[in-house]
Amino acid sequence: MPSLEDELFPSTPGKFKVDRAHNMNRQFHRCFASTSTMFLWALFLIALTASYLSFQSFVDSGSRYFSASWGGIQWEKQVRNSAQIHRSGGMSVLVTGAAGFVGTHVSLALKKRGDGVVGLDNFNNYYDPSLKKARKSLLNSHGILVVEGDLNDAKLLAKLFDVVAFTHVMHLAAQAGVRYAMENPNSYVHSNIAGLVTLLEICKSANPQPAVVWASSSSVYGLNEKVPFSEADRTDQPASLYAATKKAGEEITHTYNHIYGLSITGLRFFTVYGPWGRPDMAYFSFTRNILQGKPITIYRGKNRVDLARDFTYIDDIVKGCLGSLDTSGKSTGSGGKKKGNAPYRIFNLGNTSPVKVPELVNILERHLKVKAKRNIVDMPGNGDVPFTHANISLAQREFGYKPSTDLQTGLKKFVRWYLSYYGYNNRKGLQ
Ligand SMILES: O=C(O)[C@H]1O[C@H](OP(=O)(O)OP(=O)(O)OC[C@H]2O[C@@H](n3ccc(=O)[nH]c3=O)[C@H](O)[C@@H]2O)[C@H](O)[C@@H](O)[C@@H]1O
Repeated sequence: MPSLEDELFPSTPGKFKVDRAHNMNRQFHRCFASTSTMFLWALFLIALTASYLSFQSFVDSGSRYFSASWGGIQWEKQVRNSAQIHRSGGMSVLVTGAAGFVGTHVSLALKKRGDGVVGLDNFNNYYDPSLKKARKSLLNSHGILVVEGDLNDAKLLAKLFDVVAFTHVMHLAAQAGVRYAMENPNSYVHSNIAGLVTLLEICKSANPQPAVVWASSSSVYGLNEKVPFSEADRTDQPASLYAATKKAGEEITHTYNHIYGLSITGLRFFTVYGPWGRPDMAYFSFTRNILQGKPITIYRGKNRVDLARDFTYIDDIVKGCLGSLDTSGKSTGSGGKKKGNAPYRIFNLGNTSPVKVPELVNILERHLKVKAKRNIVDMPGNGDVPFTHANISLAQREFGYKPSTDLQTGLKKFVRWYLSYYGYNNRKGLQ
C-alpha cells in the first residue's frame, strides 16, 4: 500500500515534474481546503471557549451573589436577633475570631449572662477548620450567629455596624502561633496589622463608637529577664514576628485612642489552654501524639534549662475578658472626631505560677495514663522565649481578676474534653 508520501511525490522521474506540479496543485487545493476547514474549526473553538468563559463568569458571579455568606434582609434579621440584649444594662458585642478558641468561650459566656453577641470569623485553615466549624455549631446552638468573613473586608464590617449599634468589640481574631511566623510572615501582617487597622477604622467612624477590648500577647515581653512581667516593663525586644505584630497592635490602638477617642483595652494573654483549644499549641499536640504513641519534641533552653510558661486556664481568661468589657468605659468620639480623652488600658491576664514544659508533660501522662516518648532538643532559634510569668496586680485592682485553676486541674478538664471530642475508645479518630 503506497504511503501518503508516495502518493504525493511518486518516484517516476519522467512524470515527476508534471505529476509533482499536478500533485502540488491538488495538494494546494487540499491544503487550502483543510486550512479553511481548520480556520473555521478554530473560529468555532474560539467562539465556544469565549461563550464557555462568559457563561462560567456569569455562573461564578451568580453563585457569589446567591451563596454570599452575608447580606440580605434575612441575614440582617439574624444579625439583629443575635445581637439582642437580654438583661438590663447589657451590651451588644461584636466578637471577632468567634470560632477561635478564646472567641468561642467568651461568646458563650456573654450570651449566657444576657448580652447580645455577633461573631465574625474567616475560618482560615491555619489549623483544622472542622474544629472551628464544630465551635460554630456550638455557638449557633446557643443562638449566636457567626458571620463568615475576613477582618480586612471593610464593607462587611461597615454593614455589621449599620445593622447593629455595637456597644463593644471583643477583638480576638488574629494570626496566632509564635513559631509559624517564620513560615508565613505575611499572614501575621494581614490579620494582626492590616486587619486590625481595618477594624479600628470602622470603629472610629461608627456612631456611637464602641469600646474595643482586644487580644495582645505575653510574647510582647520578648527577651525580658525581669520577672514577673509587669505592664510597665519594656516591650521593645520581641523574639518573633508574631510578638512584633502584637506590639505593633498596642501602638496602633494607642493612636486610635489618642486621635479618635476610642476606648481601648489590650489584654496580654499568657499561653491560654483548655477544652476546645488550639491544636497547634504544645499541650494539645502533645496530647495527640502521646495517645497515638508518637514521640513529642520538648525544647530546652540555653545551658539545658527547661522552658517554662505561665499557662492560664480558659475560664480564667474569660473572666478577665468580661471584666475588661465591663470596665472599659466609653469611647468619646463621634463622626470620627474625639470629644475628650477615652480610657487606654493594658492588662496582663496570666496565672502567676509558671510551670516547666517537662512538668506539663508529666501531668498529661498522669491524666492520659500513657507514657510520653520524649525527644528533648535544644530550642531552635524560631521565636520562642525561655519563660513567661505574669504580674496580674493591675487586672486584680481594676476588675478583681483572680485566676483560680491550676495546670493540674485545667489539664484534667482539657483531657476529658479531648477524649470525648475525638472519641475515647476510637484512637483512629484522634488526629
Ligand atoms: O502567651 C502567649 O502570648 C502565646 O502563647 C502561646 O505561645 P507559646 O507560649 O509558645 O505556646 P505553645 O506553642 O503551646 O508552647 C508552650 C511551650 O512548649 C514548648 N514547645 C512547643 C512545641 C513543641 O513541639 N515543643 C515544645 O517544647 C514551647 O517552646 C513553649 O515553651 C500561643 O501559641 C500564642 O498564640 C500566644 O500569644
